[in-house]
Amino acid sequence: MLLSVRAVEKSFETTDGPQPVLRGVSFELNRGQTLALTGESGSGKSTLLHLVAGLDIPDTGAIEVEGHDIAKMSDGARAALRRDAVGLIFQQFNLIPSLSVRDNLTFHARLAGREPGNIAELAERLGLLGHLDRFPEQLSGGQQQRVAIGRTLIAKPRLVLADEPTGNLDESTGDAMMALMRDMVTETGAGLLMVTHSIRLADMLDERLHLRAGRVA
Ligand SMILES: Nc1ncnc2c1ncn2[C@@H]1O[C@H](COP(=O)(O)OP(=O)(O)OP(=O)(O)O)[C@@H](O)[C@H]1O
Repeated sequence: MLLSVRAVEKSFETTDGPQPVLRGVSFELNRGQTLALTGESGSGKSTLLHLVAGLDIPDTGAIEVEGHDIAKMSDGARAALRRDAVGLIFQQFNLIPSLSVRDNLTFHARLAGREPGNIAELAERLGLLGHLDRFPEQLSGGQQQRVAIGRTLIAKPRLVLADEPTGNLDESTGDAMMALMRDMVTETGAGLLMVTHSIRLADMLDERLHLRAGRVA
């Protein structure tokens, strides 16, 4: 089992007291499987993704990545797992401004201990072949998003966590990036958990998990 989420609950403190955001969420994700996380705004999708990424811990319940309960790991071990096994594509692209597109890609591969491989081929699939020597600030939002996707895929993570990864792209470019992510998952046997508001994109993935007010609907 790649990812196991069991009976996860999470509340946030507010001025009106604790506000429950996740109220007992359970699901599993296998290698090579793609899962769309859907639900209306505020239903807890990003919160759940952050917990799975180990950026925060649940109040109760357990999240296991490759059999490791991430709440029970030391900070160092959790960071190592994130670096080696997990790829994040979040809405803030977090590209390194002082590095070119090429160097952003290769840096991320090396950070995960992987060889970058054929950068030109990846850039072509990302539609960024002519942009490898540019810096992030010289790219459009959609181009930066594609670098962020490429940077994650080049590190060959075993679990890809993506929050609206095609939100800044037009429909056809978004579909091409979805196909790229799905191919990569198929080729490497990784798993993909992707938050999306788009039913059309959700339908491109194997399974769907719909959240309603913090519960699986
Ligand atoms: N750090 C926090 N402190 C307090 N409340 C929070 C925090 N993070 C999220 N929330 C609240 O938790 C609820 C769920 O937020 P979350 O971002 O998980 O929803 P979402 O389903 O991803 O929404 P969207 O589709 O709009 O991105 C919201 O009511 C939000 O205000």
